[in-house]
Amino acid sequence: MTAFPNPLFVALDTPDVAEATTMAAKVAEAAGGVKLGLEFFVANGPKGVREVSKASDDVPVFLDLKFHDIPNTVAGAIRSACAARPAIVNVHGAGGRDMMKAAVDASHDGAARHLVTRPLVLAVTVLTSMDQTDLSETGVSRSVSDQVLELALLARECGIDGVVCSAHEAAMLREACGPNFKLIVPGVRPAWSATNDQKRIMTPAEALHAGADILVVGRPITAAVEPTAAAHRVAQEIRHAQSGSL
Ligand SMILES: O=C(O)c1cc(=O)[nH]c(=O)n1[C@@H]1O[C@H](COP(=O)(O)O)[C@@H](O)[C@H]1O
Repeated sequence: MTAFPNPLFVALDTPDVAEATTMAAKVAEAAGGVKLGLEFFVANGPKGVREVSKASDDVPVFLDLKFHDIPNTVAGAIRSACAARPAIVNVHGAGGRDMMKAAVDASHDGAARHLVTRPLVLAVTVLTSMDQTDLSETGVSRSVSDQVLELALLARECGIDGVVCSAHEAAMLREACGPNFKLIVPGVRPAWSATNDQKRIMTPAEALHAGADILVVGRPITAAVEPTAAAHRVAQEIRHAQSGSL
């Protein structure tokens, strides 16, 4: 399975290839990868993704398109996404068993068809922008952590490589899903940054201690006055947490 020695992935949420490429270069030394999502992909497609990655020495890309559709459609989308050579792709766990199994199968097909390494397929559990009230309003009456656990266990049964969750659920999932199940954690906020629209947040050090494999950090770095300095500051916090000095 692909290993990510540097767990910091910087979210480049922009519709602009030049801006994404410039930001990727600014954070290249500090980050282990970048995340490109819907705002970027809808504007630029797989070619734009390749452009950004190639400009930064084939930096690993988490292609965050959060597919949620019937199994056949999601499978086709995953096969097509492989053309962009992502290291990681994702689907919504709430899409269910058949959809998640189809996504995993399609990641093998797509990788073979495009002659690329198979991307890890992750399942999004409960978005980090949602709290208990938001979840209840969607008709789910169980607690956020119970819902995250249920979806993660289902995802693991389907052969999914890991989940996107908040750091608040990371320790529970590490215990329930074992050491090889990837835990990708957005909603990471250093003590010095703004919360924005995120609700279930933790600092980089707290998230790593809770068991996160990858930390997705966007605006605290990309909206900083000095993005390079901000990325290095987060990377330093990560190194301190990894060495046990934080
Ligand atoms: O799948 C994701 O990456 C994701 C899942 C989730 O639950 N919460 C979440 O914030 N994200 C993404 O992670 C990034 C977080 O960005 P910042 O809030 O700017 O750090 C955004 O690009 C979101 O789309």
